Amino acid sequence: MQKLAYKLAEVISLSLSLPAKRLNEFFEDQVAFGRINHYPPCPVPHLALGVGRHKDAGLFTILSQDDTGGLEIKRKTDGEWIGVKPTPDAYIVNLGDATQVYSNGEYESVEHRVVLNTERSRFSIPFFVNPSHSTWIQPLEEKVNEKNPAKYKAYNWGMLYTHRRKHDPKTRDEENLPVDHFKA
Ligand SMILES: O=C(O)CCC(=O)C(=O)O
Ligand SMILES: [Fe+2]
Repeated sequence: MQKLAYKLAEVISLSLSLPAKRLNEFFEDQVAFGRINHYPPCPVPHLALGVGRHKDAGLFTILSQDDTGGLEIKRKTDGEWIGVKPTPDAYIVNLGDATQVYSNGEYESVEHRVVLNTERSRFSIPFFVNPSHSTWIQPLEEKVNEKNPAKYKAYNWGMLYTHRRKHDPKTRDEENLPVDHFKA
């Protein structure tokens, strides 16, 4: 998983016209971690969400899900929630806020949520690729110039992370979309 994370970071860097290893320095001593989510069936799925709408805060998340389905992403053009169809033997990669900030808004983190199923339970395993705790996250100098000034102020990952850990992910809502708090 670690190897895949470094590979993906390289691909993201290259796609931003940056040197392949440009993003690696930010998560060299990172505390990437995996989690196993279990969503039991719910008789009234329109009254509850498995995970409320949120964006992942780190660089990106490599997500494995079973064939139940339920993950939805918000389409930017019209604000519609779109189901992500489970594809066997494939990972989903969600970009997080840190990549949005490093790229100075060239990439945007994806807003997502999980809806529940009436009959089937669901398992998912996200692997969060997060920056090192001491890292300050700010637009990369290559992405900032006179015409395109920094869109975000620098913030410390460790401080943000500790703050976010105090919030129950199930209650994440608009106030908890952290990158908006750091707009320049
Ligand atoms: O279960 C999923 O598909 C997504 C879970 C998620 O968004 C998260 O844990 O941050
Ligand atoms: Fe998430």
